[in-house]
Amino acid sequence: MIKIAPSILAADFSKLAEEVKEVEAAGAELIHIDVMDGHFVPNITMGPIVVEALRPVTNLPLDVHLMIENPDAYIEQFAKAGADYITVHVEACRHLHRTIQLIRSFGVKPGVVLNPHTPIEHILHILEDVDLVLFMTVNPGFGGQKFIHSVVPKVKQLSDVIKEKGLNIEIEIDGGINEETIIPCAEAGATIFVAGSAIFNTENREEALQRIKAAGESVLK
Ligand SMILES: O=C(CO)[C@H](O)[C@H](O)COP(=O)(O)O
Ligand SMILES: [Co+2]
Repeated sequence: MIKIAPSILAADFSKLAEEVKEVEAAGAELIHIDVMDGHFVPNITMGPIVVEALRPVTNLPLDVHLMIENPDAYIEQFAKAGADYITVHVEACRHLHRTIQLIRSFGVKPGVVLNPHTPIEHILHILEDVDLVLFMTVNPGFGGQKFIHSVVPKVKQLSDVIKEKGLNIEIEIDGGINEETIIPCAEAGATIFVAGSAIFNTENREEALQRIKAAGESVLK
C-alpha cells in the first residue's frame, strides 16, 4: 500500500489548520512536519509548538522530520507535543542507537534519515531498532527542489536487505516527489512518500494527492 505524507512546509502558514484538514480529507495517510534549525540545514522552520498546535486538528499520524543538530535535546518536547514518528538524520547523531532508544522510550516510533550521499551501510546495524528509514531525494533544507535520481538504487538495496532479514520496516522518500518521480521509488520498494510542493502548490490538492498515490499504486499491480 502506498501512503502519502503531505509536507506542511509548502502549506499556507496563515491557515495551517485548514491546510492540514484539507489534505486529510483528500486522502493523506500522515502529516509530515519539517523541523529545521539553521545549523544542520541552512533554513529555520518550526518547533514543538507547531506539533502541539496541530495535534488536536487531525487524526492522522504526525511524522516529525528533525533536521537539527543534537536532536536528543528536543526529542522529549516533540514526543510530548504529540509526534507519532520522529525521524533523525544519521549525519546528525553521534550516538544513533541512544537517540533511537530515547525516541522509543516516549512511545514514539523512531526512524532514521539518510542524506542523498550517505551509504546504507551507515544504518545497517540499527535496522532492528527502527520502524522507518527515510531516504532524502533532495539535499535537506528547502521544499520545491529537484528529485535526485541517483538515490533510487540505494532504496532498492535497502529494500532487499529488509526482505532478506524479514524485518518490518517501512521505507519513506522525501524530496521532489510527484506523479513521475514516485514511480521508480515505489518500484524500488518504498511505501511512504512525502510531497510538499506537488500537493500544496496546486489548485486542487485532492486531485494532486490522488494522482501521485495512483501513480505509486500502479507499479504494485
Ligand atoms: O525535508 C524536506 C526538505 O528538507 C521536505 O520534506 C521536502 O523538501 C518536501 O518538499 P517537496 O515535496 O516540495 O520537495
Ligand atoms: Co522532510
